[in-house]
Amino acid sequence: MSNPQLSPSPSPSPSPSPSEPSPLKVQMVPKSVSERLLEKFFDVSEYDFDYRKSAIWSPPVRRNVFLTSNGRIISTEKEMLEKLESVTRRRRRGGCILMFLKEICKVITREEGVKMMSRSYTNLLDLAEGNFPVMSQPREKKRLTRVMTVPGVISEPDDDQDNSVSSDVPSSVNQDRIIVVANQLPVIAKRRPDNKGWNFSWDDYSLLLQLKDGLPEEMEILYVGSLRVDVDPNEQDEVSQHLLDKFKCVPAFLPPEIFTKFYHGFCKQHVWPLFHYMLPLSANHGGVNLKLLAMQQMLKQHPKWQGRAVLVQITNPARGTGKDLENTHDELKASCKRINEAFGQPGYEPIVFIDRPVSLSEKVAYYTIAECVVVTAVRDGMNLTPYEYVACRQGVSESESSSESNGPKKSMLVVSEFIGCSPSLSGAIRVNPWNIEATAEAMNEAISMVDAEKQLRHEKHYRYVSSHDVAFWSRSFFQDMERTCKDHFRRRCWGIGLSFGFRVVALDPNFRKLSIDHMESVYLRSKNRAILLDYDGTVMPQTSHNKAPSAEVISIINTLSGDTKNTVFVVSGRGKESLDKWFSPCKKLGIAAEHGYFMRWSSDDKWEVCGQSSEFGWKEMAEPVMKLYTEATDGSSIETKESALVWHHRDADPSFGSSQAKEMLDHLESVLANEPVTVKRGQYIIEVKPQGLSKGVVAEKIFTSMAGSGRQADFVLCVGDDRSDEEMFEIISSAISSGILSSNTSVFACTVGQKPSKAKYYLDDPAEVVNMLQALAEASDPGSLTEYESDISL
Ligand SMILES: O=P(O)(O)OC[C@H]1O[C@H](O[C@H]2O[C@H](CO)[C@@H](O)[C@H](O)[C@H]2O)[C@H](O)[C@@H](O)[C@@H]1O
Repeated sequence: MSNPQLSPSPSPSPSPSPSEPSPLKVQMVPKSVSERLLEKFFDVSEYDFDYRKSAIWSPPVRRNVFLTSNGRIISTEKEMLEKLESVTRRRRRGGCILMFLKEICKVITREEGVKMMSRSYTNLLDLAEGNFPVMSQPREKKRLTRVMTVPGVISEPDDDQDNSVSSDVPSSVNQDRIIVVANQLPVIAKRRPDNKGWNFSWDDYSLLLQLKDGLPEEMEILYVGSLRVDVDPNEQDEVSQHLLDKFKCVPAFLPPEIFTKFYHGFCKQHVWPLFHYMLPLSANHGGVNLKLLAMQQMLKQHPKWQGRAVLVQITNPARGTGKDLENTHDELKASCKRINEAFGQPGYEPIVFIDRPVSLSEKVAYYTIAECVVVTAVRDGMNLTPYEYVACRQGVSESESSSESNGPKKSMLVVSEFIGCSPSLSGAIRVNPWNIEATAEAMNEAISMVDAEKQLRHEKHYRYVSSHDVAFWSRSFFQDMERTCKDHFRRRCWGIGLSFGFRVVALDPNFRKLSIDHMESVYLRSKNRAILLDYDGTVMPQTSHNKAPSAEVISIINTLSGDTKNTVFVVSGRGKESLDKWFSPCKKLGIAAEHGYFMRWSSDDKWEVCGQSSEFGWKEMAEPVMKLYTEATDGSSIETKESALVWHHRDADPSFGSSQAKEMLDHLESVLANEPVTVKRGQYIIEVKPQGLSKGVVAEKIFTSMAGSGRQADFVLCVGDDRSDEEMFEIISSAISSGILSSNTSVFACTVGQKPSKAKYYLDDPAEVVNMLQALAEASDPGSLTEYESDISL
């Protein structure tokens, strides 16, 4: 099958033959993305459609177009006409343009891989651009484009109004706007009592509504989402317009069956479990059975609570559906029954199971009297229950705060370590909910705690909850977004990699290839040069099996370091023994090994040990974790360095190794959270090293020492390929502002490979790095080399 081909036509568009219907010129329709595609592929400069009069087509095609449709090639304009007419017959009134464009898009999509834009998507773009009706023009009100109506072909554009924005759009639409797209709009819809139309009001409890408290006052907020009610298609235009005018809301009308598929199907059964690494069943099994079992265990272990402790389990009605959920629900009921039968007494049931919808006020009432809240979810996004509970307990008046005493405000939380809010609640007792005994003990500890302790914990919780509200979240989200987008339009985006490895990277427009000629001329003019070279991936290809430097590299580095104007350092994560052995011929070379844990200024100098870190007890915690992953990941291994532990997965299966590495990084970070170490990713490695060790610190030491001895660097060349090298690049600007480098210093920070980097320059690979160094070596002064050194230099 051939691809669509375009070839210029020698003649202008032909007139219709007498047997063909004569064209009727009608209004221009606004250009949608599909139309722009049409233009692009057909070179159409005007449309001669009459879509109201069953689409008579005057061939606007100025080129011969060859399309493949249903396996057939349409090669002539006549065939095109027939195609259009057949399309039109399938839908006599309206929509023919859309249908036709859809056909074309389908063809283009199949053949060219061009994605067909959905209407919702283009409408969203329109909204972002401000293309929606303006309230201050009531008489010229334009119809709001529907985001979605009924399934099937959308019969637009079928009226006289286009949806384009005219040039006289009032300035109000040029203000900053944020579009909040959510499942449900923050409005409550109620049918009018006379059944004629709808009444709408804000849903004051909706978090979406509260978001605005954190956003700048002048920011316009537009909400896009569905309504909780089914609006008849005949009413949708009016409702859309009303919601936009009065509430700045754009409804997406989802027919119930689509809503069910999207929400209960795609969202709850696929996306949610996928993002939470769970099977749907295990998640629900959300907010419950583990907790009941823990309660049972607590009553058994601590009989003093029998007859006194009550667990009120509010189970929100499941948002999903299906047999699995029904079974889970039955299982929960059975557990409650079993526990109540085992420990219940006349007038006392240890479990109160509430599985009906509970109103907010009822929930608040329960929170207010609860001594403790237990959240044992094994995964969640952001469970707000603990926050709501703390806020309710703060609101309790002193006389209500305890049935036993009129003490101060208190709250106790037992929370799963796996839930999103767990790290933020420092006064909570954290548990692994799968460990039923530990959860039972935590529950006992929580309710047995002395009041003073409960009060202290409550104060901590409340301080956090009251300062980290929805407004705080939206403000920080907005700030992050602004920061991220700041340079967005300046940056160039590139697609790199293939298939699952495909990524889009944004590069600064100033990021460019290092010009060796330019650098060489600056090199020749300078007097005090600092040259900092990473090893692996920079002068040594990552793919090389023999990791020792070649004779060529040794010779170049030897020549560079032999020039008295130069201070040359190899700055590497590698251990000192190998670097010492490999670079033994380079007597004047400085070496920073293990990211600067060891430093030596020349082979005559002693190794200096970085003073900050002499405590390595953490290795005993990190090593077992690494061993666990090594056993589970074929091809991986552990490297023990004097200051660090490294887990290598270069020889493991690439995708498994990389996902294990991510998992291990998280694992190590949590295990070592209180240790003076950092856990970093490198090229196929996860490395744990002491805090304060970095190549950035090494660079700073070198620049400081040079400046201190009256030889402030006027030329800096810093080359590296890895994340650890970014720390060197980063330190350069602060070195200039702190004065250890001068603003006149010529800086050549260069990364290896085109990728986002703090470096301004790149070279493509280690071979180019070596060529560049060779050029500098040739421009160097060999005068100071010893006889032996001169012999081995090129
Ligand atoms: O700072 P560098 O010179 O880039 O060194 C960083 C790490 O180098 C070594 O690991 C690298 O080489 C391994 C092969 O020898 C390779 O398997 C791994 O993927 C590379 O990252 C060294 O073993 C690490 O300790 C260094 O941190």
